[in-house]
Amino acid sequence: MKTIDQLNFKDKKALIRVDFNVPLDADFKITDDKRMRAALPTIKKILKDGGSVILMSHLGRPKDGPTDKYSLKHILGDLSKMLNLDVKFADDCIGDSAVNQASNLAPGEVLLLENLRFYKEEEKGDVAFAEKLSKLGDVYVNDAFGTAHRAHASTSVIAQFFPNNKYFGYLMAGEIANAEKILNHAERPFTAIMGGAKVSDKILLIEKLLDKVDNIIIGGGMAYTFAKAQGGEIGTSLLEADKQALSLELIAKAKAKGVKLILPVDTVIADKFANDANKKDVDSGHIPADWMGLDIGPKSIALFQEVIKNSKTLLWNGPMGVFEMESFEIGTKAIAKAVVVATLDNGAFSLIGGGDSAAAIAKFGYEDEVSYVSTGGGALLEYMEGKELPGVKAIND
Ligand SMILES: Nc1ncnc2c1ncn2[C@@H]1O[C@H](COP(=O)(O)OP(=O)(O)O)[C@@H](O)[C@H]1O
Ligand SMILES: O=C(OP(=O)(O)O)[C@H](O)COP(=O)(O)O
Repeated sequence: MKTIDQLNFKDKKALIRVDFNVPLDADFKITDDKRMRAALPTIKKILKDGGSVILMSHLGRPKDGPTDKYSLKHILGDLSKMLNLDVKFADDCIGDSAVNQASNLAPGEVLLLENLRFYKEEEKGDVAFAEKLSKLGDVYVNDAFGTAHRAHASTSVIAQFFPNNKYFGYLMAGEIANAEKILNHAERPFTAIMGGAKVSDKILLIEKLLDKVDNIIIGGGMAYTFAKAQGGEIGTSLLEADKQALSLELIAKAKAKGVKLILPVDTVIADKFANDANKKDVDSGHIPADWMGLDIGPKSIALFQEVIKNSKTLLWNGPMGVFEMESFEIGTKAIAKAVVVATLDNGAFSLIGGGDSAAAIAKFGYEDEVSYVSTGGGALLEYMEGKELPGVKAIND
């Protein structure tokens, strides 16, 4: 793998694609800076070598050109603090002023470019736009794992302008190594824990995992489609009616492959979608009309904990319930804790993937007690599904 370790960046200008697509609150304060922190080792190595750094990223999904709300200037202060230096800012990512600022950059200096998606050419993968970006640096580094599943100008098309000068940053290399470890070198028993809102987002991954895992635990909103398909009553819980047949197929496939597919046996129900709802525990498939399942119940927690405790490899993607509400975080928190215990006490390798699962782990303060928390949501899912990510391919080719 071509990583930045293979080059001394002295007097070089490194053009780094990072994923600084971080969540901001109404006052433009960053609510989770994990993706920024994760890119620091790459930036620091290049500066330490005596190089300079030009950072390019997108933020959000702006549709109408430059928009204050989506300006990367909002993260400049935090980035400067993290690097302990004054990061310069270019209010455009191409054009004369960006070119001048980049060419005047001295070794040890960092320049952050304005949001790439202020140009529609970025998402279109426009070659001329990619070429303009490429003029800003001598070496191209891709460290934007969270965006590696996009074939955009800055993530993949640009690489053709650096045929002999393109490298993976440390974050990319680490993400790929951990995903590979799970996919190809998993110690057994290997348990996947799947949750989140929709079956449809995870079908391909579940199918792929059936060839790899010993156990697959299914919780969260997607479990109700399975319960309904098996003839249960699910009230007003999340349902993907058109995925019921597929749920039964997945159950049958798991059985045929000798994989234990474990569904919740009980569920916490609520009379409305709110933290202050009335709630009670019922067995799966016995939800009264007008009630909805918002978390796994205590019997499911115990059942899942037992499987997790005995696992040597754990992949967790998707919360067990609506963990954003305190009343319905108990299942997700208990499963997170079980993953931590397996990691620390049983020496299991645990990888947490997906934006909401990572947010849940951070919310409970367990980030440093699992083996690896991926910065990728969609990118990790696609990697695990076996797809070649455009951002990875562009460097490997
Ligand atoms: N029983 C449920 N009913 C409604 N929403 C749920 C339920 N369980 C989990 N969710 C929601 O699913 C969302 C996360 O799903 P998803 O995006 O698939 O996860 P990830 O980002 O980790 O892949 C969370 O916002 C959570 O509140
Ligand atoms: O946040 C991201 O992906 P994610 O929501 O899958 O974690 C990436 O920055 C990619 O953003 P995009 O989904 O707007 O292309």
